[in-house]
Amino acid sequence: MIVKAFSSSANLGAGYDILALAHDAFEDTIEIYVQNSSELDIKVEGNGVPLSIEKNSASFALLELLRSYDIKAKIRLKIIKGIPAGLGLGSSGASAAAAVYAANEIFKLGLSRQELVNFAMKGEIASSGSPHPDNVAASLVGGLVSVLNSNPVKVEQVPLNLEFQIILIIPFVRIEAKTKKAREMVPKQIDTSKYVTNARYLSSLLLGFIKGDRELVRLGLNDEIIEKAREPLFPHYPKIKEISLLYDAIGACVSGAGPTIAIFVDSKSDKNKILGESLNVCKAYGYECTYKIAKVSGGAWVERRD
Ligand SMILES: Nc1ncnc2c1ncn2[C@@H]1O[C@H](COP(=O)(O)OP(=O)(O)O)[C@@H](O)[C@H]1O
Ligand SMILES: N[C@@H](CCOP(=O)(O)O)C(=O)O
Repeated sequence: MIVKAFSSSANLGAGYDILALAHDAFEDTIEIYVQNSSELDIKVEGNGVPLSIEKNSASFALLELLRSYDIKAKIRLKIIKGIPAGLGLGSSGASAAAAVYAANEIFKLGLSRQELVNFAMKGEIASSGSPHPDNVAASLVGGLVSVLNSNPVKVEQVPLNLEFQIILIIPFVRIEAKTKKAREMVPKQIDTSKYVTNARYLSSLLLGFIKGDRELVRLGLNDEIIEKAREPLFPHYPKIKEISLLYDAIGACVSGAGPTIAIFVDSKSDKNKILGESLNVCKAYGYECTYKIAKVSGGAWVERRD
């Protein structure tokens, strides 16, 4: 069986560990081959990803799912990475999402996409040390998702009534265990005033997407806590955000834990100026940088059943 899952941008300003948006910028492919066996045995194949079961987000999530159903089988898990890892594009999450989606189909477990999030998120322990559910939820469910509860995980899709594309500015800045490090930078305590400001941003962002109100999204795509704490990881962000707003983007935020920057644009935005000047910022920092212009995508899907 061949299953694919798209990349995602998590957090979206004040939605740390809550919001994530699936987009068609990149996709991972999982090929899974199963033989009968009295034992559970998983073999990981692939390039550019850990091949140890405990260190690969896809196999770690798959192991969790199969163990919880006491499934015994000999499994070959081939991961064909299309989503560059460590750049804030939900790469580890997409693999985990595709792997559990495939197992659900092959072993006819009958779990919903939302229920599969509980298992896929475990894969993020392998990649970042913590089971953050946002990226995997977007890659499984599709669209814009909000994580409403953590244990058990409850995920809902947010209705999107606003037309937009996402310009992803992708600096090839490789930081070992980037998301793990970024999560350690998150403050353990915050001022109530900052919490209230961020809650207002999140409220405005969600209302903007649901009502199709561009100005509410623009107001909401901000964050006073996480992005600020993590700024040393992406010094290029403030200038790119300034340029985006200058040329009438809807808004801009850090994609996940970065370094990728997600810029929301529509017909009112001067996309060429935004893209050109943002890439110049990357160059000024000495980064090799690429970009993608993406749109919102669906969740994981079966490419081939045999
Ligand atoms: N299947 C996988 N796909 C991508 N990265 C993986 C996978 N399994 C483990 N990893 C590890 O996870 C890290 C990338 O994940 P993360 O730091 O969360 O960044 P991102 O999700 O932005 O790609 C890398 O260190 C990579 O080796
Ligand atoms: N909520 C997480 C999201 C990490 O996204 P990634 O694409 O950078 O892995 C966090 O901010 O830690």
